[in-house]
Amino acid sequence: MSGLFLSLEGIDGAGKSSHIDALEALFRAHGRQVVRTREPGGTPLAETLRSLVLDQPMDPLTESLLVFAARRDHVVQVIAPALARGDVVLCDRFTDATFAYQGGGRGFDLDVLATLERWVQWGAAEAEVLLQPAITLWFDLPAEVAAERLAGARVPDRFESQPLEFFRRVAAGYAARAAQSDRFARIDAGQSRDQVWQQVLIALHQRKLIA
Ligand SMILES: Nc1ncnc2c1ncn2[C@@H]1O[C@H](COP(=O)(O)OP(=O)(O)O)[C@@H](O)[C@H]1O
Ligand SMILES: Cc1cn([C@H]2C[C@H](O)[C@@H](COP(=O)(O)OP(=O)(O)O)O2)c(=O)[nH]c1=O
Repeated sequence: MSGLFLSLEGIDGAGKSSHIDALEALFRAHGRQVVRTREPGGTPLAETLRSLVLDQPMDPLTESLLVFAARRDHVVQVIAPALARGDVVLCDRFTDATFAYQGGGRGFDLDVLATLERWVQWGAAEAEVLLQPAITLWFDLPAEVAAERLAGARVPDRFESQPLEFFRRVAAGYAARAAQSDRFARIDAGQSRDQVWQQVLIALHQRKLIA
């Protein structure tokens, strides 16, 4: 069986994490091995880089280089081997988050990000192919609603403590990226948890990723 790379994306508080357990259970019920992981992170080195990115002040190029360095280690050590084994990789954020947060949120140069994306992902799992998720579940939610959901829910990190305007730009960054590729399945994350989950199931059925 061939591997399946699935990513979850959306602004902080959109509700991604609330559905990862159920997604893992769903694929396991279909007899698949599942590797559940996240970015930045997923390896010891990448988790160390994650804590720097989430805690230390730095300029947008440094931030972009660190998330792509973490991604390279993650892809080489975890994602590519899992896909080669035929596993399902459930990844909480991938490169679309860099385009949305560093590109949209920070206003960093999208051409530089696209160059780093090629360096890190080109040929990483399959020769002459840019490694990307087969499907990206994009939890789309207005920044105001996400902020209300997050208020008091957890201690904010360097991104979560950004003003609403930052998350409006991140949301616009996701929308722009999604407009460029049909691997995005837009999920209206403003609905109830049950309704959101139903949309996830429909997206997976439509793409024939589950029976
Ligand atoms: N559909 C929903 N309706 C209302 N609240 C939700 C919904 N989905 C998640 N939440 C709540 O919103 C907050 C953020 O959800 P979470 O899954 O942690 O988001 P993310 O992982 O995208 O940052 C949590 O407190 C969660 O319980
Ligand atoms: C993958 C990635 C994440 N981020 C940010 C988005 C999030 O605010 C933060 C961590 O993501 P996340 O794991 O969703 O945070 P949490 O565990 O608090 O739900 O890193 C970037 O800025 N660029 C990236 O490339």
